[in-house]
Amino acid sequence: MLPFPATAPRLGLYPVVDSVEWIERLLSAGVRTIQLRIKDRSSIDVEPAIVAAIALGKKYAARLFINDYWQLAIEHQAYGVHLGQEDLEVADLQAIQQAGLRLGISTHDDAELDRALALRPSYIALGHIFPTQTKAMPSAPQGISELQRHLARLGEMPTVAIGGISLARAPEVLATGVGSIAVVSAITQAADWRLATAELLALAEPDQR
Ligand SMILES: Cc1ncc(COP(=O)(O)OP(=O)(O)O)c(N)n1
Ligand SMILES: Cc1nc(C(=O)O)sc1CCOP(=O)(O)O
Ligand SMILES: [Mg+2]
Repeated sequence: MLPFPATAPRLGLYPVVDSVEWIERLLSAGVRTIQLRIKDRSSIDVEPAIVAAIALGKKYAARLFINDYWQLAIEHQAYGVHLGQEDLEVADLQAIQQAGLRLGISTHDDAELDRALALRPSYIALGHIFPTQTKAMPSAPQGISELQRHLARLGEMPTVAIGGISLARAPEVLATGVGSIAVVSAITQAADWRLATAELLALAEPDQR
């Protein structure tokens, strides 16, 4: 399989959010890697949000990944798509690649990592690092040492850590050398989302500030 198009070697802070309102807020706050993750809605329902999010991504020259809805991402020329292991069973990977979209893939153990690497994606996500309230997970948290072990075999592949990453835990995750931290609740449930975003950006993208 040919490789998917490259993304940035280090994706930095990567908020994962469920609305166009959050996309706009965070892009205007300086975020440059972001995901629209709307779950369990029909394609017809979700299409306007996907179109608006992609337009905002282009306006801010951001790396906007669409979770799950890969056909709409192709149709509206998103920067990229994020797929999990179950999504890989049904997605047309060749169509995503031929349309020039970047591909990120979730992994949770060695077997999933083997499968993801064989597909030569644009980045690989490693989760969940810590317990999370945001999504019911069938496996146990991997923790920092498993994250380190996985990173050791990933070489130049861009990497993303996800799951339970709070502002307090971000430094130990970033100390592993992972290229990006993906967060939901650390921003969307923060008492002050602007402050949380600014602090996470400063930790994850110190050279940009
Ligand atoms: C950056 C990032 N990593 C992992 C996921 C999880 O994707 P998936 O396993 O497909 O689960 P859903 O998000 O679709 O519930 C992600 N979305 N983003
Ligand atoms: C959507 C998602 N995927 C995960 C994975 O491990 O694949 S963990 C997760 C939720 C992350 O939310 P929070 O930052 O609030 O813990
Ligand atoms: Mg998915």
